[in-house]
Parts: sequence; structure tokens; C-alpha cells
Amino acid sequence: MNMLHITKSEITKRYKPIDSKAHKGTQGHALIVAGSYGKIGAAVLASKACLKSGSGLVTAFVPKCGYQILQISNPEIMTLTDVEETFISNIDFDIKPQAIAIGPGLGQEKITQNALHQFFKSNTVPLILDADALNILSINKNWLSLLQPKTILTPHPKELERLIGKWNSDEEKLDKTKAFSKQYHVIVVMKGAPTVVIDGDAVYKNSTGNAALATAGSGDVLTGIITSLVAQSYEPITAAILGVYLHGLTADIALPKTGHHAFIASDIINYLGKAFLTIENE
Ligand SMILES: NC(=O)C1=CN([C@@H]2O[C@H](COP(=O)(O)OP(=O)(O)OC[C@H]3O[C@@H](n4cnc5c(N)ncnc54)[C@H](OP(=O)(O)O)[C@@H]3O)[C@@H](O)[C@H]2O)[C@@H](O)CC1
Ligand SMILES: Nc1ncnc2c1ncn2[C@@H]1O[C@H](COP(=O)(O)OP(=O)(O)O)[C@@H](O)[C@H]1O
Ligand SMILES: [Mg+2]
Repeated sequence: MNMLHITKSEITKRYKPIDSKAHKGTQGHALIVAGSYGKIGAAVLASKACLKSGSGLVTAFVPKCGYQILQISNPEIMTLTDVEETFISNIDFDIKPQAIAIGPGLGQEKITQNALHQFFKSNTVPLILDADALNILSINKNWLSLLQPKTILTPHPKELERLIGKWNSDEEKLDKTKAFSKQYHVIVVMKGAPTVVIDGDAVYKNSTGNAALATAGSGDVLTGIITSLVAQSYEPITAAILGVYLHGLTADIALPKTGHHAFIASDIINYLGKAFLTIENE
């Protein structure tokens, strides 16, 4: 099988140090479309992880109820709001991002579903889809053909099942995901222990991470990291591989200090600096 283990040396080959002449305008602008009433935290985590992974500019697009939460929790992040108070109804913005994430904490209101449909019909910006964006696609499978090639999907096992149906073995899961990836020309980050990235017949198995990551918001943070790397002009497959590796590495570095129990999604963000340094020094 065409399976590559994502080890330190594979990451070193792919990692690009930041240019000394870089400025915020060259470091990529990422847009995070996320959150609904009660789940604005998902937008906070994804956008903060995005900023802490090196994007020069990050904008969060949230329902109105998320405005103050975002601005106070993340002063470095710009915030755009939907016209609706508690959920997203129309993905409309006047910025030119290099990568867009949609899904964490979004909810599945019918109006939010329609907003996604309209957006998919016209969008040409590299896209990362997670959580409710995936759930919405699962109940509207004909919209999958609207996605640009190399769109990144980051399902956990339940979200994957909603997209591709049930499987009876790991082998069948892999085969069905490969077929799905080929049919829609998308990259699938099959989250789990370990996480496996699928791009058609190419399979990349991650080597970092531990059970400390089994905590709320952990996937929202991964979405922010991968989106940041795409905005910084990594190829989508490289962003997916590097993002998953860094995400796991934060937990591996933190574990001796925090233990499994007390490690939370914000700690992934806190340890991103150490994870990047580990890669740079390899
Ligand atoms: N602070 C916030 O604002 C947060 C907001 N969040 C947002 O909430 C929304 C709902 O997202 P969600 O993932 O909690 O719900 P859902 O899709 O029904 O999946 C849950 C079911 O999936 C399964 N399952 C999951 N992982 C699995 C695994 N590794 N291995 C096996 N099974 C696994 C498991 O199924 P079970 O085993 O119970 O059958 C579980 O019950 C979404 O928008 C998200 O972004 C969250 O990110 C949290 C922080
Ligand atoms: N036991 C584990 N070992 C390694 N990684 C794990 C483990 N449990 C969870 N993870 C990782 O944590 C993340 C969980 O994502 P997700 O279920 O979407 O969380 P949330 O929706 O709460 O943000 C995934 O990246 C997954 O690979
Ligand atoms: Mg999730």
C-alpha cells in the first residue's frame, strides 16, 4: 500500500522557515467561519490556533452574539459578524483571505445550510471544512461536487461515517475514504489515534499525539492550525500533514508537564510555539 509514515524527517523536508523579510501582509490572511449561540468557543479556539500557527492576519466570521466574545478573548483577531444574532445565515465578507475554514460550532440550521450552499457555488479560495460543515454536506451530498479540488475535510470517526457510511473493518474504512477522496478530489484528514491523511491513493499516517488530545475543542484547534498553514501558502496536502503533526506534537511535549487529565484544547495552542521550535531545531 502507498502509505507514508509522517516522521520528523518527513516534516523537516516540508517545513518552510519564516523569511526574515516577512510582514503580516506576506504571512497570509485566514478567515474562520464558525460558531453559533453556545458554541462561540469553537470559533475562539480555531481562530486563536490559526493566529498562533503563523498567519499574518486572522478574521473570524461569527453570528452577532459572538462579536464581543471574540474581540475580548482575542484582541489580535479581527471579527466580522453575520446579520443574524445566534447562527450564520449568509457568508459574505469584504476581505481577500488566502484560506477559509468553515464549520467548528456552526450548527445545522436550515438557513446556515443554505448559506453554505450559496458559498460553495461561488467560492474559489482554498477551503478547510470541519464539524457542522461536514455534517451539512452529509445531509446534502450533492453539494460535495461543488467543492474545489484539494479542499481539506477533517472528520472525526462519526463525521466520517455520516459522509461515507458505515464500515466493518479498518481496511474497509480506508478503502471507502480513498474512494470518496478520489470521487470528489478532496483531501480527507481521518482524525483518530492515529490520524491518517488521505489524498486519493496516497495515505499518510501521523506519528505524534496521545490521549491528552481527547478533550473538547481539540479538533477545532486542528482546523485553525491547518487553515493557517494553507493561508501561508503551503500546498493543502502539506498543510494537512504538517498541521496534524504539530497538533500531536503539542500534546507529546506537554504530557510530562500537564499529564493527560488537565490538558485542554487551549493547551494545544499554548504549546504551539514549542512544537514549531522542535521542528525548526531538527
Ligand atoms: N467549546 C465549543 O464551542 C465546542 C464546540 N464543539 C462543536 O460542537 C459541535 C458538535 O460536535 P461533536 O463532535 O461534539 O458532535 P458529533 O458530531 O455528534 O460527534 C460526537 C460523537 O462522535 C463520536 N466520536 C467523536 N470522536 C470519536 C472518536 N475519536 N472515535 C469514535 N467516535 C467518536 C462519538 O460517538 P459515540 O461513540 O458516542 O457513538 C460522539 O458521541 C461541532 O460543531 C463542534 O465543532 C466541539 O468541538 C466541542 C467544543
Ligand atoms: N486518544 C487520542 N490519541 C491521539 N489523538 C486523539 C485522541 N483522541 C482525540 N484525538 C485527536 O483530537 C482531535 C479531536 O477532534 P474532534 O473530535 O473534532 O474534537 P472537537 O470537535 O471537540 O474539537 C482529533 O485531532 C483527534 O485525532
Ligand atoms: Mg470536531
